[in-house]
Amino acid sequence: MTDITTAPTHIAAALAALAAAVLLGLLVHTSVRYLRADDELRASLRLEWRIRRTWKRQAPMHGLSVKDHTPTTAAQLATKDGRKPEVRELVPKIHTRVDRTGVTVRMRTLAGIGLAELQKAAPYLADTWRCPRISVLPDQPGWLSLRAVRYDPLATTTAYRPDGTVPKDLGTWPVGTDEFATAVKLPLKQVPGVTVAGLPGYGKTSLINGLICRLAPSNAVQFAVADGKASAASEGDYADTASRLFAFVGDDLAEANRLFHKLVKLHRGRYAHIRKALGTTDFWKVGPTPAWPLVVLVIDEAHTYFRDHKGSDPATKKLAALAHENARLVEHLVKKGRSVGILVILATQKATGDALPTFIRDICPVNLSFAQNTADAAVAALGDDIRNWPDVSPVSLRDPAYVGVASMALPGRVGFTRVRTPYVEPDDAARIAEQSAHLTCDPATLLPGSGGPEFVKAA
Ligand SMILES: Nc1ncnc2c1ncn2[C@@H]1O[C@H](COP(=O)(O)OP(=O)(O)OP(=O)(O)O)[C@@H](O)[C@H]1O
Repeated sequence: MTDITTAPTHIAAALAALAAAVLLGLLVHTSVRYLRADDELRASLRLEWRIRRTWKRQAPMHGLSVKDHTPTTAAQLATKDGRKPEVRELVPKIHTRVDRTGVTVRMRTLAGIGLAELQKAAPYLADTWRCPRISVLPDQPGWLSLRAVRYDPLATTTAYRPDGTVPKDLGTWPVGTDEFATAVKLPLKQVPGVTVAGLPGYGKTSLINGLICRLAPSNAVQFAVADGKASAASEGDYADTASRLFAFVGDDLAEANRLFHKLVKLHRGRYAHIRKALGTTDFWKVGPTPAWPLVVLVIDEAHTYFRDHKGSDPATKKLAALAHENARLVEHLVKKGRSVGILVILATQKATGDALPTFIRDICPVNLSFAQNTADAAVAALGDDIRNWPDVSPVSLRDPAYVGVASMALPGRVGFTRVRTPYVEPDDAARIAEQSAHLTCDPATLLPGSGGPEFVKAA
């Protein structure tokens, strides 16, 4: 029979043994995890411990705590008569997850401690935790996500070596990887226009060449390029892919005008025939086909074609009239081209209204920007909301380490994401263009009644 006077001692001993067993289990689990990890993961695990160990102390120092003046019922009962219950200091709860690059911390929001407060504290937390970078993202309602990296994964160059296979999905663009090393895709399906902005030499053209290389092996895509930096297809950034372009114009405004007119005519022709040819008035319901390909018009150094020319001499007046008309024609293509399978990609250094007319820029739903010099240029490229996300602003990308990194808004994600785009070697671009040159076809020749090229007739 158990002696009831010794029972509490036994229970306490059993509880202590249980607690010791749990602690031992945790210790073994942690040690095994650490020992089995590689060097990178071990370093991240040490960072995770540092964060967890110091959070309660550090959070209030960084303004991430609130004082709760309302005593809990238990505090009221425990407080002796005549004394006031102590004011409680609440620190947000955190959960951590570790990977080889760093630690993701999910933080519970508290009254008065939300996104703005965490964004403000982020650089100081980065110093405390000895991380080169911390970025803050909204998570589920009531939670924020904080990414603390030991080194910035975006500062490492990546490469894309196109293998010439036909992409399975022509409606998305695998544009690169974010700082969680997650693949990022941009939509092309149902998209009328994409803008790519950024300081010279930060990767705009390489990104577009990468897209051409991905799509070129498909005979359901045709490309036209207007490059404001070159005078002929044999020179400039698109010389390597020239054989895969059904049209190319350089910096000549009149030539560009002819190309834009031709494409507006293509839009009208397609519009007149689409229902009969595709059985629908929405190209993307059927998707690109060799007989009705997606037409990608790239306008690089777009400001060349649209900027205002001031002067009263006849030559300047002519240029001004051409630039004005070019803007109207491209507006037509962006406004009306999507449903018949025309996509316009506009690249420019600064997406301000003088370089890219706002009536074109503001109807392009996909916008990305490499480095920018000023907050105003970042706003012109990505919209006003980028002011609320200073840690991912293109202004913070002004560093040679970030050549090839662009900020963009992604469907389904709040705020903006920095994405490392892979570099495409010009030789690889040339190889793909050469292999797929036989697929090049002027889409106007595919319209019903135009005669059509041999390969479509034979198909
Ligand atoms: N994704 C990338 N990763 C690493 N380096 C890159 C990347 N893209 C471009 N670069 C480097 O930057 C150089 C300039 O790239 P690119 O011509 O694409 O820039 P740009 O923004 O189009 O410049 P510009 O406005 O002068 O045409 C390339 O020659 C290459 O060395």
